[in-house]
Amino acid sequence: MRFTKMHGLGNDFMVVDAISQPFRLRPEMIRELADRNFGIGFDQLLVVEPPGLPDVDFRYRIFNSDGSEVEQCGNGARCFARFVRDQRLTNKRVIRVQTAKGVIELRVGRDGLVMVNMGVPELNPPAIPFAADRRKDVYTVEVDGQTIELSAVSMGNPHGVLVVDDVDRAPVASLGPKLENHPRFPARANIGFLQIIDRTHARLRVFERGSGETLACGSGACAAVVAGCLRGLLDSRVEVELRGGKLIIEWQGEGSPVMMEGPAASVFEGQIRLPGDSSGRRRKGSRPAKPTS
Ligand SMILES: N[C@@H](CCC[C@H](N)C(=O)O)C(=O)O
Repeated sequence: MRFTKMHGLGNDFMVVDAISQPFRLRPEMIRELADRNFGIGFDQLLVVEPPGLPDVDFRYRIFNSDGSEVEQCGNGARCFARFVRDQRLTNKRVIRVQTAKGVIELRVGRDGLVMVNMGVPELNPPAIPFAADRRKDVYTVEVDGQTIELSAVSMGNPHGVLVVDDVDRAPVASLGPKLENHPRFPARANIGFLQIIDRTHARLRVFERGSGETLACGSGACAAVVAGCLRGLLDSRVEVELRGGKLIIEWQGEGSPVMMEGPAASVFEGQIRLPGDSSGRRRKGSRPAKPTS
């Protein structure tokens, strides 16, 4: 199986063209491939498929490094756009792609930056999903006897956003997994720690559902700007600084889509032999899915 290793601000991906080659991976295989010591290593696997709807160019599927399939990935969307053009699967600059949550539109600029229309954020608790009796801009959640304030937003995928004084000192590693798996988020959630610098600048770290802390999370940056706007802390256009670099996020308010602009990079191309691959020379019982180039 041929693949491309890509990243969007250090949030890294294995990207597979499943249009010109067969693709079938079980969750345990994805976990092995995602392993940074024994596999290729990535935060998410992106699989490019033919579209299943009219007026759409492609379908793409997203899998976290724990093997779970998810609905949305902002950095992945930008890498997907670059991938389909680099692989000559399309020469369009405006690409419509179907994800597990709906259709999104991407625009590849001449400067190489990709602008993604990430859709209208969902704030209705059951649709996020988040357990609450009514919609609020800030909820309180109990964790180990501590009361945490957070906003809950779906960008197609669920996010909890906490406002902190300093992202460098935020309890991302300790609180992140507890909130990711909190019973109020029945489908788990990505947890963002947002520091407001001023009304147009913010810093963000995200503990991602199914992948742990990543260097950047595009949908997390969108959710954080939505949360910051709803709380009256941010303007409609914000530069969000993540550990891996910066994104520009724009949101004109309720009912409008969130626009995200940022880079996408290819790192290398490779090929792996999978178990059951007839060209494989793997010994029975040896570890599967090793890179061959
Ligand atoms: N890194 C992504 C988000 C990937 C999916 C996420 N971990 C989830 O489970 O929803 C991004 O850039 O948005």
